[in-house]
Amino acid sequence: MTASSATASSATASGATASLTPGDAVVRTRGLTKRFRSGQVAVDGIDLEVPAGAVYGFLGPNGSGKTTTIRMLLGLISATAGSVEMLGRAMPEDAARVLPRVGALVEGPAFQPYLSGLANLRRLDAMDASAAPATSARRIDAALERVGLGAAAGKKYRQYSLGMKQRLGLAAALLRPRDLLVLDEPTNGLDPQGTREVRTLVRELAAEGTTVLVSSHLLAEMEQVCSHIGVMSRGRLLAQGPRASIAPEREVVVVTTRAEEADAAREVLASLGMVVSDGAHGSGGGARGKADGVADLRLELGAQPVAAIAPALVAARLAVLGVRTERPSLEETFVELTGEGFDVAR
Ligand SMILES: Nc1ncnc2c1ncn2[C@@H]1O[C@H](COP(=O)(O)OP(=O)(O)OP(=O)(O)O)[C@@H](O)[C@H]1O
Repeated sequence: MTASSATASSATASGATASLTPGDAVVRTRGLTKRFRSGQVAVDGIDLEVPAGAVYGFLGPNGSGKTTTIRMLLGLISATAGSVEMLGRAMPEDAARVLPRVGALVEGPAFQPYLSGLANLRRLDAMDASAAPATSARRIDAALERVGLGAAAGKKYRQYSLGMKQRLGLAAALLRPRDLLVLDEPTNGLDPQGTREVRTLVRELAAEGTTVLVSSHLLAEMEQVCSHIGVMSRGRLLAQGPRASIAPEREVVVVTTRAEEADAAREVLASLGMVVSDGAHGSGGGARGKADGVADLRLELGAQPVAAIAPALVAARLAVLGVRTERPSLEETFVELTGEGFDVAR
């Protein structure tokens, strides 16, 4: 994947601002649809809402339609149906006013292989009529430093590793202050350290007031930084909203008993009003490892505290081998939402 900085050649950022306050949608689509010539509906009538100030994790497996959506948002491909509004303006009609305020990391040929990273950024910045030439060198240096490419700035693009290319794409998106950053799989090709750096960068940018729309097929990677989440599957937006509403931080209690006492323990716990859950996560409500002679009972507590569990079981002369709490991961929540794993759909 290479990257392009979505900038428009005309219009200045100043005077283009349709004023947005926190809570307003920075990106809003209605019925956004893409049907490719092959007949495949890659994006199927989605209503995306990215509130101002959010870090919006646009999550879904490979092939679920994230990149196609992002390309439509930025006007890189046309929509088959539906509408797009960015920064309060219609896209692609108002692209010349909107895109200078949007930094983007998306697939597309933007970099010259025989130029260095530094020279590529100089070229991109010079092509951007809304960027001030007087501050170019300073802005380019700052962007390169920010993505950790300072030392490799002089190396030719074709000699960059995939991770370095990703970093250069990020630097291109950061050449100027932006109101919105759209990052398509920014951690592709990055090692764990690079991935952590991208997360930190996203956090910093959000703290500075930039709204970030970031796509990823790796749930665990991005869930930590997202304030909002949209879950894509097979071209549809299955759920979106504040992270806590999509993946509530509910806890499940796992009680380990002797396998032969599991049924009796379940009855005791049920009599306290607790619900033994049935298979949404991990080993479900059943017994784990009968071979080990132990069973895991997964509970939703109801009105009772965790502390009520052990005394009740002990009073019934049942052994308590362990009590622990677990929080379902976003991946488990996704499986619940879709009824399927987080694999390539088609
Ligand atoms: N130009 C195209 N012509 C036909 N089909 C396409 C085209 N581009 C994408 N598709 C198909 O549309 C579907 C969605 O692809 P898209 O790239 O949007 O998914 P994605 O969620 O971004 O996946 P990834 O995480 O791999 O980037 C896929 O089935 C893909 O094969």
